[in-house]
Amino acid sequence: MILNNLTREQKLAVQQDGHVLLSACPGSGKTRTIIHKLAYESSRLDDNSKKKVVAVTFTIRASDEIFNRLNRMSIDSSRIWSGTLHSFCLEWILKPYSCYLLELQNGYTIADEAYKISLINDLKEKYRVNLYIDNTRLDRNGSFVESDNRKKAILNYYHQDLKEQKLIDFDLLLYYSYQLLVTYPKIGRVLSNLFHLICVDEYQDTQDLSYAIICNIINANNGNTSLFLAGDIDQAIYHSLGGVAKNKTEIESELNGQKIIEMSLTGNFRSTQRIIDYYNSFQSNPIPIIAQGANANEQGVISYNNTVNQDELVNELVRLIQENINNGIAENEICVLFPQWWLITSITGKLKPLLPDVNFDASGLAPMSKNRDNFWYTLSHLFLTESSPTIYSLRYKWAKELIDKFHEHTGTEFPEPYYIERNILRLTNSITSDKTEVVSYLEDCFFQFANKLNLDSKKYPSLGESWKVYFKNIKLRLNDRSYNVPSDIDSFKKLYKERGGIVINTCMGIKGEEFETVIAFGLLNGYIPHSNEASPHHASNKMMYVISSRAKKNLHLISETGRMIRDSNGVATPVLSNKRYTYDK
Ligand SMILES: Nc1ncnc2c1ncn2[C@@H]1O[C@H](COP(=O)(O)OP(=O)(O)OP(=O)(O)O)[C@@H](O)[C@H]1O
Repeated sequence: MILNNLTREQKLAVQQDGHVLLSACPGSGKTRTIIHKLAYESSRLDDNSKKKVVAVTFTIRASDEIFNRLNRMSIDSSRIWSGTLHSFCLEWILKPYSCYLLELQNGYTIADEAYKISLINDLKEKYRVNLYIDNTRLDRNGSFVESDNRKKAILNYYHQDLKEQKLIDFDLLLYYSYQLLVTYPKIGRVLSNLFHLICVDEYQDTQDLSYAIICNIINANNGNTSLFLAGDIDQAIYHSLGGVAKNKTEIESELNGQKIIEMSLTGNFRSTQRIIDYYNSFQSNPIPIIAQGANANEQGVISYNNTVNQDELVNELVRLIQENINNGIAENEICVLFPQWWLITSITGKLKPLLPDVNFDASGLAPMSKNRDNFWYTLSHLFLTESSPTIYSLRYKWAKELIDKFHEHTGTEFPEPYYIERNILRLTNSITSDKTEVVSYLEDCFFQFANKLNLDSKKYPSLGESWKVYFKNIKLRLNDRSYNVPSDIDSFKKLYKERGGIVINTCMGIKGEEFETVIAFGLLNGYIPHSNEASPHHASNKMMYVISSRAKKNLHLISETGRMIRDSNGVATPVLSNKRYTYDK
């Protein structure tokens, strides 16, 4: 039953025992195979064991999507854990074992990306350093990967500041997790006994430390846990941010010589042949890909605009969106992409009044601290989304996370009857507030929730602390002009709405997803490739490959004029301006 609707190759990959390295082109069904593998392996778990299967995804959106798809397949997801590698490390390594590390023994809080950027900017200002610093990654020895000494000096101050405030960023989170695994091999053995299978989607963008962490667990019991890596080397767009697509030999070496079976999938079930032929030339080794989906022979539209001025860009986006909607494309099948995150919220803000009847989904950029560890952050999801059958699994998962977090924070359980997910959902669904601003709305809902459950901050001081951190972060972002987010609750809820509108995101943020229509702007040298890329030509090809291969039918590319990039007038991405293609008008 679970294997119905899979091709022969996909079935073989799902049923293959041992470690598997599944590489295949875009749209060939890698994610679909992973989802079926999770369902298949979890259905084979012994009812009496506590074993789980794990999916490590690149984005939180991708992990949520796995639950949505399992829900649609009516699969019991209670034995499936899915999340990013950072959430994996936090939940399974740091939380249970941080007391073993001197650096974390006195407690720690996670500093998210926004906090990291603001702290580094403050330090740059303080020490009068005008350099672009974003690489805070650490290697397996805990040294900065960054080689520029001037940048390293600022990074040292940055770490000092984090230490004084008992904060750790995402890179330290990975490093400390690895340290714990190496210093206390028992942790790896416990985890390996717990996890029957670890699947990693988009493995080509995994950083070295992540391979080290995952393989340490796999090696702990000599392959008791199976590893399933799925990805596509041509879609490796994280190189400048530390991603490495290791090959079979390198992975086997990480696995202490255990064998990994290479498998592949053929064909593309997503796009028209025309779209595939368009992006084929961006492959490192252009092998033909055959369209096998229902839309294989459709014409669709492939357009390229390199004349629109950035002052007119919003109007051009509105025109394209309207044209697609008029042609019958559903809102949630349209995606607007920009290579960098900073312009997205302001573009969304400008598009909304011009398209008042259209819904937007900018949930990937919601102005909340992406701190999944925070109890109130998880609770806010329940108050910012509406109960509906299509996201029941996801809301159930949040309710479960909430119950677990309460236990971690307080060492006790919620009072009866709220130790059951369903009752938490019933309670949160019944709580309403007439406040119109997001901060007061959430405060009101949280107070009602806390009253109902008798959550007294004197009794549970750590809940009080995380309340303060949560609201401090929201206020920080609401006041930050670069986010440009509305603070009224209706607009805010829209940001969190289940995928019900046009998706506006970055190229990284929608990895692995697909849309009938993709509209990508900002295709300019300096963004694609980014100015710090070591091999700009390859990096641009890969990014264009990823962007174009998200489209099922229509692809609108834009290199707007008049945008200043690092003090000079932006020009179109060379791999695009040099490409010979007869675009539609
Ligand atoms: N056997 C199949 N029958 C019908 N549709 C399929 C089949 N396999 C995959 N698809 C569909 O093709 C589309 C692409 O699949 P999926 O997202 O799993 O590909 P992918 O290889 O992960 O792509 P990417 O590398 O671009 O992320 C999805 O809509 C999926 O449901």
